[in-house]
Amino acid sequence: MRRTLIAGNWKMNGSRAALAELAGMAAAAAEHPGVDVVVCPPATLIAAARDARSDVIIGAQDCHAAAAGPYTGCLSAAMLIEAGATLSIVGHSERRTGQHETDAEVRAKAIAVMAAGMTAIVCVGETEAQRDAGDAMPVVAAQVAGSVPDDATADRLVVAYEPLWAIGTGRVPSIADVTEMHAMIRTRLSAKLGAETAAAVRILYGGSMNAGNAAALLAVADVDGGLVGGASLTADAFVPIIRAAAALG
Ligand SMILES: O=C[C@H](O)COP(=O)(O)O
Repeated sequence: MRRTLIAGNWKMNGSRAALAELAGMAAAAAEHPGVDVVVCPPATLIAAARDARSDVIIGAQDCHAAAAGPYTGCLSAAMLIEAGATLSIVGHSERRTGQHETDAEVRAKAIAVMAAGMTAIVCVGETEAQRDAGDAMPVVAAQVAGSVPDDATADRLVVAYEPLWAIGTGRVPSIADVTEMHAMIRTRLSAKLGAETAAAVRILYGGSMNAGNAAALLAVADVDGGLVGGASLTADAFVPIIRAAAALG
């Protein structure tokens, strides 16, 4: 019922030359039509990525909540759509931390993304200190409550659980912890959006997903895909994750 979604977030990496990697990713996407393959390059590459490949879904890494105005350096949903994006990540922990984005701001961004007709990937996740203190579940529950728009629909919303301590570190939570967290997120989505919508929303795992651990992570009941950073930069690293997702059906 929920199509698996494997999204690559290139973060502040990549160049026009890096777009050559899309060829291998697109071939894997074509080979495995049951998997939605997304690449979110830096905004400067969205249009070129769109022109290079029509078989990979191109997304943005952030979107401003306003339609236009005095927001130097920011991009609106309409601008991202014009460039070729059909979805946008919002509330990535690197923006929550680096740009001090709050749940309210993330929610406003998600609303703007959805209103423009794109899909929002809303990111949530706890710090290592919060997990060590036993607060991972309430922290993430509060982020879901505060960041997900109340009227989100399953075709416009994806949630990504990314424990901050797993991002770029090579560390991943235990399968039991991922299972517990994703189930909790779906329960919270059900309370907010209703059971039917919540059952259809895709919840991605992110944080050091790679060819070696993807199959185990993607096999978790409420893990509907991955948000992949470092391992999405090359086809050699990303394609095995797409294949692992496809193998799980
Ligand atoms: O957006 C992607 C996540 O932050 C995961 O990054 P990573 O796969 O490099 O740990």
